[in-house]
Amino acid sequence: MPIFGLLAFILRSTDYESPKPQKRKVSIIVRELTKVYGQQKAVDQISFAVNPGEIVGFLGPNGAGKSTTMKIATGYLLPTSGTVEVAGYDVVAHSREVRKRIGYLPEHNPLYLDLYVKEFLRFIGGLYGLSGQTLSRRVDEVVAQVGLEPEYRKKIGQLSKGYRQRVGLAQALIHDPEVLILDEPTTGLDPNQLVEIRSVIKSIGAQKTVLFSTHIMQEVEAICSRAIILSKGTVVADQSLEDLRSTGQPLEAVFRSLTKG
Ligand SMILES: Nc1ncnc2c1ncn2[C@@H]1O[C@H](COP(=O)(O)OP(=O)(O)OP(=O)(O)O)[C@@H](O)[C@H]1O
Repeated sequence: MPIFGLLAFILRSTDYESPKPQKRKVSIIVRELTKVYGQQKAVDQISFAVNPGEIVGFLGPNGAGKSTTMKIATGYLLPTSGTVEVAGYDVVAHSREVRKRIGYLPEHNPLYLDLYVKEFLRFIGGLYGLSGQTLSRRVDEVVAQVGLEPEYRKKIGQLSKGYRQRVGLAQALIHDPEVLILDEPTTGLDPNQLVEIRSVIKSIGAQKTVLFSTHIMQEVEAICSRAIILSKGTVVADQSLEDLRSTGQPLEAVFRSLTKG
């Protein structure tokens, strides 16, 4: 997703009707969601829910429909049919309310490489309506939260991949959303960065609901309470890690048997 896609996600402000006050709610509810691109059905009638405080791993082979689902859940793409609610608000009808409550790290983590880290975070915070001392405080808080202190004086283009991912996480957190959607946040990281980013995600998950996609099974075992596995646009498993482990098979074997063919 290019940077303007991320900016469009933040700026999109269509609310088709006045949102009603919501009761305490499930963080994400996907109901019979379908997305068709031309002739291609990328997501086929999927349903699942994520509860407050869960860290859920979203798994599936390449092309299974993970990114498409995440883009719809963040309001970046429209569904062909079905609905998604985030924090009690429909993502199409009440996108402004959803945008306040959701943080999104897209798959290719679009960033302005010429901006300094804090400059970029101030810019993104400004798009969310933060200003003055609140903005400065939030920038300092997210820089600390994702472990960016050693590198925050650099331009983003000068950062390693792992630190760029931290900037991506920081921009997703800047407005203190209750739900985070992270699309392959650890892809391409070296083993040390990988462990560090995982621990950042785990600590974020202590306060927020997190849905994140990955191809790394150890990652799911290390940080998730539950896994949802997609294959060819459908949900083939939605189980707690405890239940998946109780099969007695390694998670990789379970994944292969559910998604092959
Ligand atoms: N903009 C698009 N136009 C046409 N087809 C698309 C588009 N985006 C995705 N697709 C197709 O939809 C299907 C699901 O893609 P998606 O990116 O959601 O899968 P994914 O599970 O995230 O895959 P990966 O693990 O490789 O990132 C794929 O067959 C893909 O080629």
